[in-house]
Amino acid sequence: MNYPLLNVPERPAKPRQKGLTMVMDKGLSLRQVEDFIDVAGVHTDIVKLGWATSHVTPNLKEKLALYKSAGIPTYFGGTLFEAFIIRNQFSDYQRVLDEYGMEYAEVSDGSIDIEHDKKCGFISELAKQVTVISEVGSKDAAKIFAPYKWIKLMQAEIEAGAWKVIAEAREGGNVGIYRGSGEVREGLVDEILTQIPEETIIWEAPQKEQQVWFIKLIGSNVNLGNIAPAEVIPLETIRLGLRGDTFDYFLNQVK
Ligand SMILES: C=C(OP(=O)(O)O)C(=O)O
Ligand SMILES: O=S([O-])[O-]
Repeated sequence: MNYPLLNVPERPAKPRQKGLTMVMDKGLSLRQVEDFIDVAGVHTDIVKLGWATSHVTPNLKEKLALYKSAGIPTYFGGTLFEAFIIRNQFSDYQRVLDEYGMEYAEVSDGSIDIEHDKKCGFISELAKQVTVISEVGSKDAAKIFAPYKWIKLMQAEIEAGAWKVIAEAREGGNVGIYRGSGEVREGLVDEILTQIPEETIIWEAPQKEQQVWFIKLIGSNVNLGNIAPAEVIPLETIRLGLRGDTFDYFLNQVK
């Protein structure tokens, strides 16, 4: 922090288990990655190369090396995993992870149907190789499931070896835990939180109102994902109660 300011919520030092900011890189150039690291690296815990963008991104190894040298872990979007699975290429996917020196991988079923036991099998298998982040929720807005089902799926995936589970929202923040309008399915989130430890979940929250909602519900150190690179610094100020959206909320807490 650049100057002393009293009563600012505490943020744990990186690497941390709570208060994670997961950023979505959907095609930054090497130079943009360098600039991003300069300005936002200190506030970024992990970077996802969105969906299967890593398949068509030039200079992929150099890009991964830039993040690595800044101490920021990376992983490929779950859609890439699904693209390999639907083609029966799971072992090819494992080789790709090795070849690119990946330390994390996402297992999701947002675009395809995978029997849940099978999905959990992929999680356990990959957990022998990398740290697994699993994702619950469909990218199809018509596929809505009840809170008890979200809880059951999340519990099974954590048991299978997932380090964190992501609650799906896409880049737009308009499916999964949100309604089409982007409004949070509040009852769903409340119910999930009665059963799943909050630090185990990464909530995809690409829109500012969604970030604010989760920070007010859970606190500064909620795990948030699908944050756009240019929104990392603004998000950090919202976490700290230093933007209008959470200013009063934190004043009330420190009184
Ligand atoms: C974020 C997306 O996908 P993934 O989770 O695979 O990166 C998306 O399709 O908007
Ligand atoms: O579960 S809710 O509030 O849509």
